[in-house]
Amino acid sequence: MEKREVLAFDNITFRRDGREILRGVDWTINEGEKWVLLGLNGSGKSTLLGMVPVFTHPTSGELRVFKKTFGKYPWEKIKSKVGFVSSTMYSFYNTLNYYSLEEIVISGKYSTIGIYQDLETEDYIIARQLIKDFNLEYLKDGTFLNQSQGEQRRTLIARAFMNNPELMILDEPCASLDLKSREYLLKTLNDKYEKTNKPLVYVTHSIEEIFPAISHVAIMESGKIIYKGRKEEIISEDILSEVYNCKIKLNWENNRPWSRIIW
Ligand SMILES: Nc1ncnc2c1ncn2[C@@H]1O[C@H](COP(=O)(O)OP(=O)(O)OP(=O)(O)O)[C@@H](O)[C@H]1O
Repeated sequence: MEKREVLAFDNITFRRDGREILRGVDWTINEGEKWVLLGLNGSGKSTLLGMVPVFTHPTSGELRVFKKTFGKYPWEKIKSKVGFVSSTMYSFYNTLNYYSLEEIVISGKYSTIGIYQDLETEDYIIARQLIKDFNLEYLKDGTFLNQSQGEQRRTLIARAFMNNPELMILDEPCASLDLKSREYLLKTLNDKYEKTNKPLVYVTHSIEEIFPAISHVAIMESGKIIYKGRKEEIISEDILSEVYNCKIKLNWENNRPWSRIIW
């Protein structure tokens, strides 16, 4: 049976100030696939994924989401079906400062902030469940401004799930999370993605964040995807040692890889 395409980058390039930041990216994500995107600092991961919510436009190539081509379809309709959390959204996050946890999570229903018409009892039930799922209940009386960076990150991820998006993109969700919060978030995401056919794109620098429900891995280097495929094929000592240009040892435990550098 042919898989349904959800997100496709076809020969995408991005040039800025005379520099080629993306150099012909080809990558397709199908229904049911949960991808991790790895890559060195500055390889172009955030630039590439930021094209989905239109933080940047491709210089050339074709971007398709739900089989609709960017530039040939009203993109607001697409954006409302995509959950996106990235630290590149600082200016938006500042607008949340004086809202409560529940207000922020529930605002994810319309991907807006400060609009609360058309909310139903069911919405509050969903928001409260997400607050529970992401272990945020202890923050219910405070505002976003008073949350730590890691707590803000988890609040935004809970918000992104509020409208049950068809595609979720999480750009370094575990950045600034302590060890226990990281493991809790990974477990929550694993529980969610083990049970759904909805696709995920998860950007990280840490091999051990490749939780069991992740099915595929792509690796970016200098503006290109240099490896992509099922995680068991891509997460190998040979490939990682080549990409990071050092000797890497891997250990798989309960379908999760752990890595260390051999000096
Ligand atoms: N709008 C822009 N103008 C100029 N340069 C840019 C712009 N956006 C990104 N870059 C440059 O493009 C390159 C890729 O950046 P990007 O943030 O996409 O990398 P990344 O793989 O997400 O990195 P990291 O792992 O550090 O988050 C970097 O060298 C960055 O400085």
